[in-house]
Amino acid sequence: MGTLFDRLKDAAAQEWAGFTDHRFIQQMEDGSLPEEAFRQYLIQDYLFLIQFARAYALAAYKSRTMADIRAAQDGLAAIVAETELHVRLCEGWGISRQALDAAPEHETTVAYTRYVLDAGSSGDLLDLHVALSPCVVGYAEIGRRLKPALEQNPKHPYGEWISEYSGAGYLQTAQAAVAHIEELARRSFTEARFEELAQHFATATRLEGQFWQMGLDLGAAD
Ligand SMILES: Cc1ncc(CO)c(N)n1
Repeated sequence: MGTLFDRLKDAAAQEWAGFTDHRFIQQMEDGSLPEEAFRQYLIQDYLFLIQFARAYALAAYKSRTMADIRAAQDGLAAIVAETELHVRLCEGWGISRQALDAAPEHETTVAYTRYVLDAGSSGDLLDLHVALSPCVVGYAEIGRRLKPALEQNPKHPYGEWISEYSGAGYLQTAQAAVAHIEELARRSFTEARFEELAQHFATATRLEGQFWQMGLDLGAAD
């Protein structure tokens, strides 16, 4: 029997492909993604990260050991550091930090983030970290896929983004997230929990795909 994470990913294979091989990613890879789609995505992603930071804070609150608190702290720190990319790129377009904080959340952003927060509020740490995991693990996978495109073209239009998610630091955050899920599983996973955990994982993964689609749709509007 594989690790819990591998089982969850296998059970959501279709959703996983819809997320990591979305048209948004294909267009980012070949550089054909309209800049407006990327910009709209990035603004929503900043708002998304605010809510995901709250989710890692919830993980700290739900922890009973220092090791779990430290894992939550590391996740929270990684999210806060990630927003610097968003702030920097948006400043380049003349969008200030204040404007970012005041931007309205799209319903797709609301759906995904509040789903994860609710899975965590109503469940335990394993529920919460499983619902959080497609985010960090998926982006590390996407980063690895897009890395060659940046190596071939150092002036790639989405080079800074690719660099962030293909970097060693991000990969390490993703590996730590998987290792932490396995540790939580050793403590509290039972086979009776699998279906519910698989639901959380598949739903979060499907909402990741919808997040890319939101970027394409907003970038194509009027
Ligand atoms: C929607 C989304 N998923 C995952 C990540 C990775 O942290 C992100 N920044 N945004």
